[in-house]
Amino acid sequence: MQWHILGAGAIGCLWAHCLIKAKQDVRIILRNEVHLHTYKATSRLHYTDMDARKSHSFPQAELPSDAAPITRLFITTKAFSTQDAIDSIRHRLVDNAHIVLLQNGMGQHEQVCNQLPHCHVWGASSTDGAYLTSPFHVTRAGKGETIIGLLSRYNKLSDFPLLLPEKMDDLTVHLTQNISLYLWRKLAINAAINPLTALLDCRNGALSSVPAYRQKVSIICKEIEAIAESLHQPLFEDSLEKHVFSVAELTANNFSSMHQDVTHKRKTEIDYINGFIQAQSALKGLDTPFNKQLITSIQAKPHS
Ligand SMILES: NC(=O)C1=CN([C@@H]2O[C@H](COP(=O)(O)OP(=O)(O)OC[C@H]3O[C@@H](n4cnc5c(N)ncnc54)[C@H](OP(=O)(O)O)[C@@H]3O)[C@@H](O)[C@H]2O)C=CC1
Ligand SMILES: CC(C)(CO)C(=O)C(=O)O
Repeated sequence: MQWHILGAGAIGCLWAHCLIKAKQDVRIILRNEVHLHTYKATSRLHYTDMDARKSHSFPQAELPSDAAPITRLFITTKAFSTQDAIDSIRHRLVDNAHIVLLQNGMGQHEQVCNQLPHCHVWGASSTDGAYLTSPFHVTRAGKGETIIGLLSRYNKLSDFPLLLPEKMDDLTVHLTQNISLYLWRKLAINAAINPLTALLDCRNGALSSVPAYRQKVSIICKEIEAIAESLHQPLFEDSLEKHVFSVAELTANNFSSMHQDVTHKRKTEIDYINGFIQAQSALKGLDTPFNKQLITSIQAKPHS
């Protein structure tokens, strides 16, 4: 089976490597000639697993402007790059192409479904952890799972199988009929942990261990729960706050992705995390002042 991967960062390289190890034909689509030239110096991905074992794989690399058709595509850019990424390869998508959005945040999914009604658009939510040490050198930081489900409104999961390999070393993947639930759960947890850790300049664990930070978690969780309820969107059977504290404790030593983005003066995914929640609350006429304050404070951070 042939797979294209657009967004050769940490998650894109992780998936490219694991798909190749599962004997799939993988092509990474690189932004421009400069990136292609860098890749072609060795034409290999370097992977370091959780036990510091190193291995390589050799996906082919392409430019967005190439002509070869795309039938199965993973988008692994940050959420805010989705539109540009799709625009760059739109001409190559065949009818009934499968597109998997493997990203945090929400808002981009609906955009892509609306723009590409002739494709099957899938959402994916992952608790894996990976980072790049340099271009095309990916290190595994945490082993979680990835849940994938069809988003395109008019199709049924069974009618259009994605045909992922049954077994992929190092990746745990499940299909679901209700991907919205998992996307919302991840969104809600990220909306609490990410901006708070970035603004308080702390590791995830401090949100649970410092009483003053716990209070802030409670406030944002209550706002998110109110919005989810107004949308009839289930979250967890028990409170969101309990799950946020649990993730904060399980990842206590991590700096969240937004903390890292702010520290390195990179653009954050705030518009697709808390920004998505704010847009939903505006639609429902709800007031979410703390969420708004978090957005404004993160947006005020300098970035390139
Ligand atoms: N890393 C992790 O552990 C996890 C990440 N996620 C989510 O997965 C998504 C990807 O994250 P991550 O891999 O860390 O992000 P990265 O920033 O490492 O990777 C994104 C990649 O996409 C590339 N890119 C962006 N726009 C284009 C374009 N138009 N054409 C070609 N390439 C493009 C970027 O290139 P360039 O550098 O040139 O901009 C970069 O290499 C995010 O939504 C993140 O929140 C979810 C769970 C865990
Ligand atoms: C779950 C959490 C908060 C782990 O750090 C994360 O997904 C992130 O940092 O983006």
